[in-house]
Amino acid sequence: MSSHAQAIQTDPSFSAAERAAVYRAIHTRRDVRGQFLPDPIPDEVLARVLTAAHHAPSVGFMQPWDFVLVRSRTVRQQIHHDFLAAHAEAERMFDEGRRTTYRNLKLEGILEAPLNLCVTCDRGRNGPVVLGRTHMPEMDIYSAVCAVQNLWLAARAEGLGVGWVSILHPQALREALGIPDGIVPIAYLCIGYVSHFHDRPELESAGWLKRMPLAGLLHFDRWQGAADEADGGLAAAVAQAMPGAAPA
Ligand SMILES: Cc1cc2c(cc1C)N(C[C@H](O)[C@H](O)[C@H](O)COP(=O)(O)O)c1[nH]c(=O)[nH]c(=O)c1N2
Repeated sequence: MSSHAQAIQTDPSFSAAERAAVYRAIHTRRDVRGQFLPDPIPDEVLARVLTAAHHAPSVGFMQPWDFVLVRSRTVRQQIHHDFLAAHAEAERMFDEGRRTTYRNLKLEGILEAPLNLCVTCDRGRNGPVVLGRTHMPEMDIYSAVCAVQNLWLAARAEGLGVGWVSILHPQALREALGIPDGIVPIAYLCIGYVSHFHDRPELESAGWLKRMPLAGLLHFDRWQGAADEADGGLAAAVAQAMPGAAPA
């Protein structure tokens, strides 16, 4: 056996229950802002969720992320203060019709959640030339976002809510958390156990936007490409697919 021999997964399939669990995590994950409980997150649970994040795909296996765990109330108060400033600025960017709706949306749980977490991206990690990033330099950022998504789904499976707060000046975040140059804040997350998860995105319930029909977002071969008969079958299947329904 060469030193590069690959171990293999001998059973590539998931059982129906395993598939159902994966789809359930995906379809019941929510952005949580207002239902946090103060209960602390046990270290072993947090360790599992962070490990899930760390096992995300990354360009060239670059693993550009770091995780800043923010437990200090003083630091969270600073971030909350920064949020309020950005929130007030944001409000003025919407037209008058939406401004009141925007103002009344709950868009963060910085002080209520027992833990805040900043996922960052080290743009220089593993040297200046990274496999797969040679022509699309932003791929390191996208990799860090994959870590966020893994974390979000694992958290849901653990019964933990996660809320992403992006109404923040990156520089304010950088200063509040002492993030060095060359490291980019990607996601500021509020994490904790919750009283409940909403069924639907809160922005949908609030009438802000609706989930778009997936069938209308499919393109065949080219952007303007027309569906042929085989594609029509997929479009029909997609239109009928129920979120959360696991294949038998
Ligand atoms: C990159 C990014 C950034 C943000 C978000 C998400 C993502 C992906 N979302 C959450 C967003 O509103 C939410 O995901 C959608 O409304 C869909 O709802 P569910 O996540 O399915 O509950 C979000 N929510 C919020 O209340 N304040 C925020 O600042 C942000 N920022």
